Amino acid sequence: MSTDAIATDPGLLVEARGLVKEYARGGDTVRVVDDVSFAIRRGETMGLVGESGSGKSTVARMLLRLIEPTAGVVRYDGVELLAIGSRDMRGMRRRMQIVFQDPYAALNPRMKVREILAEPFAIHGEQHSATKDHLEVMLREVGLDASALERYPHEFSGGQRQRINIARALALRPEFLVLDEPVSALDVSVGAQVVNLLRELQRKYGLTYLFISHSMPLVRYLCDRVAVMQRGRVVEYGDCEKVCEAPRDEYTRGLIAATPEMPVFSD
Ligand SMILES: Nc1ncnc2c1ncn2[C@@H]1O[C@H](COP(=O)(O)OP(=O)(O)OP(=O)(O)O)[C@@H](O)[C@H]1O
Repeated sequence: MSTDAIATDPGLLVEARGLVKEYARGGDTVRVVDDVSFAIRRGETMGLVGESGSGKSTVARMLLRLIEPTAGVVRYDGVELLAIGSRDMRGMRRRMQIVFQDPYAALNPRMKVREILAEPFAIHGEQHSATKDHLEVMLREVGLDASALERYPHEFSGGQRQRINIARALALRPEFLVLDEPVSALDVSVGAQVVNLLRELQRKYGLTYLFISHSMPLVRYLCDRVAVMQRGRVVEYGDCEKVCEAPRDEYTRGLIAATPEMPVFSD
């Protein structure tokens, strides 16, 4: 697909072109992301898979402009994110959110759930929207009841905390969610419930996901397409089912072989 075709395709929400990230390390420059390109269509789930340190989180943070790329282009809904000013970026930011791996670290332990869920509204000057009724609806959407509002994060299990994180991420009704290993820290059965919640929310709101994972079975279950990363580069990219059935790359074959068991999910 040519760059021009990508630029005019309204079905695309996120595009990464030639992303590079370098860090200075001990007098040298280390390239941790090297010429990464892919595109994510509206409403789909793209998997980003690879071993620890392959650059997945760095790519995700560049997409959201939480860190600046050394080189490359990110387009979001046709807009070149790296070219816009902080005011426009603020508007873009509410359309994209991230859910992190560690559901406890991501929640301020001194805030009640009510305050945690109200925070995104306050940041965007929309405190008036954070009514008790609305916060209760947000909680119900992730399978928690209203009594959670007056409690603190430590009073919840890992799975419940991740549900609170998801509720907060959805507060401003974003269209794109980066899910950075959202169930890796959870037991398999609890993780499966959170995965199914994410699928339900995606269907309900037409969300677009970038799902970062080490687990090929999970990626296969959830994703339409997948990019496989090794040492900062994308070594395989394409339709998830095809990549999992007939991986072209030796590294991808290794990842699939390393996680042969399919966890049990129910829809
Ligand atoms: N701020 C930084 N300064 C220097 N090196 C960094 C920085 N952030 C990340 N790195 C390095 O970049 C490489 C890629 O890290 P990254 O977190 O993106 O990998 P990952 O694939 O997400 O790993 P994991 O699965 O363990 O989360 C690693 O070698 C990491 O040490």
